[in-house]
Amino acid sequence: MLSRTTVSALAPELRPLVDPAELRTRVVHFGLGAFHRAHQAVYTERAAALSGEPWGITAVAPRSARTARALREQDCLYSLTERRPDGNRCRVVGSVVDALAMGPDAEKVDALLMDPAVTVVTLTVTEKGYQRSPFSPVIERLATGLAARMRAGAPPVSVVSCDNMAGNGAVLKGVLRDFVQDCDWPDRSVILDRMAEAVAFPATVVDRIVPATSEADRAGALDALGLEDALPVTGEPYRQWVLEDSFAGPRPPWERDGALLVPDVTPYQLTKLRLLNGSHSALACLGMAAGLDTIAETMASDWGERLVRALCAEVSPTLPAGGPDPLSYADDLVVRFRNPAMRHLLRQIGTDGPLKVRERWLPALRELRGRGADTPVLELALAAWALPTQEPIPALLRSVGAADLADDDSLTAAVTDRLPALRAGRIEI
Ligand SMILES: NC(=O)c1ccc[n+]([C@@H]2O[C@H](COP(=O)([O-])OP(=O)(O)OC[C@H]3O[C@@H](n4cnc5c(N)ncnc54)[C@H](O)[C@@H]3O)[C@@H](O)[C@H]2O)c1
Ligand SMILES: O=P(O)(O)OC[C@@H](O)[C@@H](O)[C@H](O)[C@H](O)CO
Repeated sequence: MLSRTTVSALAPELRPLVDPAELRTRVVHFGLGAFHRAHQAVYTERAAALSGEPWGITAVAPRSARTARALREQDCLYSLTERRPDGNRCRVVGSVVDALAMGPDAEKVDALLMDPAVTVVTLTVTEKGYQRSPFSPVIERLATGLAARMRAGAPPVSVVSCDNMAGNGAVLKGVLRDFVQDCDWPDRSVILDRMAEAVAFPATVVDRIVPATSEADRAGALDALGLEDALPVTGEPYRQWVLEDSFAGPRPPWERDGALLVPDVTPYQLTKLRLLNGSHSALACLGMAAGLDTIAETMASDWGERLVRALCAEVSPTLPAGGPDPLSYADDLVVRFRNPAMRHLLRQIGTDGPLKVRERWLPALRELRGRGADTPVLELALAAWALPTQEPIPALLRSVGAADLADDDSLTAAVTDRLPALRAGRIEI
């Protein structure tokens, strides 16, 4: 089994870039999913290796004590396999130094959130992790820990949402403040004032396609390492991290590993959400309607690439200036989505449809309709999303909080008109 002892016998190219024994917990991460392990943990590892600063991560599993235990059993080491069209590259990542289960280990989590050495908290808890009614347990734990930190007068901290949402920093700040406002702590207004001064919520754009780990991935890791790894991750070679340069205190020098620190992430955020995630969700809905399984398979159909390019062209006029060039972005997407080494399941991307559609399609659709522009590709995507629900389009749009679009008769008629062809398995772009 993978461990600090067994890893030292691996070939040098398979070993971590850092010795975890030399790291300290300076980052607390909520959400011990695949994405964190293939993205922020990788940037943090390289930042520590290149700077010599001991930036280690304690990862907190919000729901699964089993995941935290499994990671601890292998000394928090795990492998990352880059799936390249020309072959796989596997190596062990060493930046996670401890793993906790949020419920059972709540005291330890709170102690870390108060620790002056911890100056960064990151999150990958899906859109659901930010919900208000009721408040998600992650929000409760984080607010409680931050309040204790404020009471203790510990140094400022930056809390960084790494989930796919527009304005993710502001969303997180808003929900945490609402939680504090709603609770019965007698000192809640003092806490809110201190948080306003001592807690920063930089917005971020995170990008790397990381499919859920499969049994085949576990077997692949065993093959590459000669050691069992219960928690391997796989991902595409591409990765990007754009962060708002508004941290409240020390942070890992992620820019040493290529992260961009910018005054405003909005153009990058909207480009990514509307072009990449928007196309991803459209490919997922239409691909499933056509009986396909993966993104690469859907891209190999005679309409996959056309769908991506047409959606990007339709939505690009809504993007603010200052972000990536939409045409080259679409070219890159086609290459990334076509990667035959990746097995990204359409049904994984299709989960939590209502939450994703709200972020990925509706803001652009609203903006385009407001300008009187045609929106045939978004209409087709909406029809494919609606197909399995069998709900009338206006009702479906209302259920995702888009009453304005539900009242747009020409839109709902256009979407409804697309349904018969889809039912017959025809994708007409
Ligand atoms: N996988 C990717 O390609 C990718 C790329 C960019 C961004 N992201 C972001 O990262 C998030 C996590 O993706 P992943 O691939 O790690 O998924 P995952 O399923 O491997 O992990 C999801 C994590 O979110 C937590 N979670 C789920 N529901 C929750 C809830 N209701 N409250 C609190 N925590 C909850 C889980 O406990 C787990 O730690 C995505 O939702 C997305 O916002 C993922
Ligand atoms: O991770 P989700 O479930 O929010 O969305 C599925 C994909 O669209 C997403 O994970 C992309 O792969 C990712 O955003 C690429 O950076």
